[in-house]
Amino acid sequence: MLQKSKTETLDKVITIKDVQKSFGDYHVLRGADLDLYKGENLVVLGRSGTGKSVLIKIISGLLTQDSGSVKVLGKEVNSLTAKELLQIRLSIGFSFQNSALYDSMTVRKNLEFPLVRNKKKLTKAELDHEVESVLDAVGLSQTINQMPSELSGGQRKRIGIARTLILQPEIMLYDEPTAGLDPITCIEINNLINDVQERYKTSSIIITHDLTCAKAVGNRIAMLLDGQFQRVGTFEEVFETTDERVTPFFDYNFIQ
Ligand SMILES: Nc1ncnc2c1ncn2[C@@H]1O[C@H](COP(=O)(O)OP(=O)(O)OP(=O)(O)O)[C@@H](O)[C@H]1O
Repeated sequence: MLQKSKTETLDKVITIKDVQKSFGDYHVLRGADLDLYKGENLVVLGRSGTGKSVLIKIISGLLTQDSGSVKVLGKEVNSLTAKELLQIRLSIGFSFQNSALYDSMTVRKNLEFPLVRNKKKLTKAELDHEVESVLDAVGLSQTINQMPSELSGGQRKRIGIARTLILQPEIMLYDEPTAGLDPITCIEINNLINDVQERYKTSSIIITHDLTCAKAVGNRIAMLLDGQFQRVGTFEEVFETTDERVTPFFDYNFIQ
């Protein structure tokens, strides 16, 4: 696993500087600073409604910040043309809780779909190769001809991640990857997130409320408190505090 000290010499793939975002009188982001380094898994923690999804939407150009700078792969997101924005979005893989599979398609067809839509010139043999390779990466080669309804929740989650990975994104954004899964399946998903980092060399932001997941996958943890990333560091560094905005997360997850 990447050590924190090593990140300081790595390239930054996302740079967020002094970002402010309000909705009416509600100031969600109040000068948020955050870097995602090349190759790292960065876990973002924060209470419900603190602005984690808003931040992801700003990174992907779905929302615009009121002030501050957001650079993805060296480019200022809010000054991109529509075509450039599309290009950047193709470099980002979104693994969202609600990114459901198409129920009427087999696993193979579900995985072919983004390829056919985005890389139109692939031959049948190339398509087969890409699908088989990504299924192997998520450990579900045997499900290729199954329908989503025949898969377990954990398997569906893995196929959803495979469908994102098939476009070989440089950056992965995981939104609550273990939500609603049993503890053993959670461990499998955590292992998969680490395997993806290793095999695809992705740089990832993982939003989660699950501290076991955060500890298992995060090279660094960033906690959003009152609109800013006030605690950033290794898991131990972030939770070595008596700050009452932070300790309940730990106490709840690890039942001291
Ligand atoms: N388009 C919008 N218009 C108005 N308010 C919004 C909009 N998008 C988000 N908000 C508000 O911004 C705040 C932050 O929302 P956000 O969805 O980012 O929270 P979150 O940290 O992702 O929460 P959760 O952990 O529950 O997913 C909320 O109070 C939400 O109501």
